[in-house]
Amino acid sequence: MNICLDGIWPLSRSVKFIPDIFLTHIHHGFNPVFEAASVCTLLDDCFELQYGGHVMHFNYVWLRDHCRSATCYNSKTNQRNLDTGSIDLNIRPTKTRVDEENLFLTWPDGHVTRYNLAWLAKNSYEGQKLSAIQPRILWNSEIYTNANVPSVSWEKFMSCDDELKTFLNNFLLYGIAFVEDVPATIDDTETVTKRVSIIRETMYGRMWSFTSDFSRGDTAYTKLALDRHTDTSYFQEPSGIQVFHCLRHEGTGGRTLLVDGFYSANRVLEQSPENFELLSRVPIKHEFIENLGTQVNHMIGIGPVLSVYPWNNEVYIMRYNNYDRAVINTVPHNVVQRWYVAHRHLTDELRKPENELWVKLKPGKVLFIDNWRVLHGRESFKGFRQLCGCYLTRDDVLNTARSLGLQA
Ligand SMILES: C[N+](C)(C)CCCC[C@H](N)C(=O)O
Ligand SMILES: O=C(O)CCC(=O)C(=O)O
Ligand SMILES: [Fe+2]
Repeated sequence: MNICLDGIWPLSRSVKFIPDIFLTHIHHGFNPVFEAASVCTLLDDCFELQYGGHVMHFNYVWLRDHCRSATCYNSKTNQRNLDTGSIDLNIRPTKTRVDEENLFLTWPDGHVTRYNLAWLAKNSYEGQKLSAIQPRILWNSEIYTNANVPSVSWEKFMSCDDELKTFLNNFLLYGIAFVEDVPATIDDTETVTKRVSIIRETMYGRMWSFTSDFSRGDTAYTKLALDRHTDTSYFQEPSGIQVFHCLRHEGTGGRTLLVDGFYSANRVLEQSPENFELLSRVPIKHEFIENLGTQVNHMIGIGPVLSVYPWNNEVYIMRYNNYDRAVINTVPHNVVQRWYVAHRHLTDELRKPENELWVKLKPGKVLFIDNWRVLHGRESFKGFRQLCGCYLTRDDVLNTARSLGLQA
C-alpha cells in the first residue's frame, strides 16, 4: 500500500487568468526600493499586482476583509471592526482606481477601500514566501566557537537596554546566550531572567532548583548522563526557553552538551527531502507520568519532530526527546518503518561529534537555551551539584525582542 503524505498546501486551485478589461494600469519607477514598474490587473477570481518584479494575487474576500478604513478597522487598537461573517463570499469590486501609490476599490454597497500598494506587496502570500526567514546562524561546534559571540555581563545587562538587545540578538541568531557574573543565588537568577521576560510556571515550579536527590520522577534528578534532548516535549506547547544556572558543583563531570537541532534538520533536508517530510508530517506523542504520592502528573504533547511553516518549510520547533517519547500508535506500520529511517538520519546528524558544543556551567554563568531549537544534555557527574533555573514562554521573550526593535 502506498501511503501518500502529500498535504493540501498550497491549496490547489485552478486560477483563470482573464485580464479584466477595466483595469490594466502601468506605473513607472515610483518605487524607490525596487525601481520597478507596478501593474495592477483585475482578474475574474483575484486581483493581480506586479510589484518590485514579482507577481502577487489577492482574493476578493481577502481584500474586503482587509479594508483598513476607520469603520472596518480600529487603528488605535490594531483590531478589526468588520464582521468577516457578513462578507458575500462572491464579492467583487464594482469600481477600481489606481494612482501612483494606492489602489482604490469600491464595493457593491458603495464602501471604498484604499490600499497602499507597498502594503499589499508586503502582505501578499507570494511576498511572505519570498521574505527572509527569521535570521539565524545555524552552527556546529566550530562555527559557534569561531563566531566568538561576546557574552554580556550582569551589571551592564541589568542597566543598559543596548546590552539586553545585543544579548537577545545573539539569542535569536544562535539559540543560546550567556550572562556572566551573576551572583550565584536563585533570587539573582530570577532577577536576570525577568529582564528577558516573565517566567513560565510549570509543575516543576516557577524558579526551580534541583540536585541528584531523585525528588522527582525523572532522570534529570540523578547523576546519570543525559543524551541530547529538548525539554517538555510532552507539553502541547513545549517551553520556549530554558534557563540554567549551576549554583554549586563540588566534584567532577557534569558538563553541559548543546547541539543546534536546526543545523541537523537542515542537513537532513539537504540530504533527503523525504526524511525531512516524514519528520515534519508524522505526529508523535511525548508523555510524562509521575506519581509524587501527594500529586500525580500526567502530560501528553502531540506534534511532529519538526514543526514547519507550511508556506516555506521553515522549521520553528524541534521536539526530540527519546526518553520522553511515548508509544507510537497513530501511524500505520509501513510509515513507521520510514519514520524510523528518518528519525535515525536526524539522530546520526545530531550525534556527530563536530556538532557538539560542550560547556562547563559554573556559578555566575547563566545559560539561556532556545528549547524549540537547541538540544541540551549532560555528562554524568560525581559529587554535589545544584542547578537552578526556569522556563520561559517564547511569546514573552520575542515580545521583549520586538519591543527593542529586533526582528522576531
Ligand atoms: C529542568 N527540570 C529539572 C526542572 C525539569 C527537567 C525535566 C526533564 C524532562 N525529562 C524533560 O525533558 O522535560
Ligand atoms: O543537569 C543538567 O545539566 C541538565 C539536566 C536536564 O536536562 C534538565 O534539567 O532539563
Ligand atoms: Fe533537559
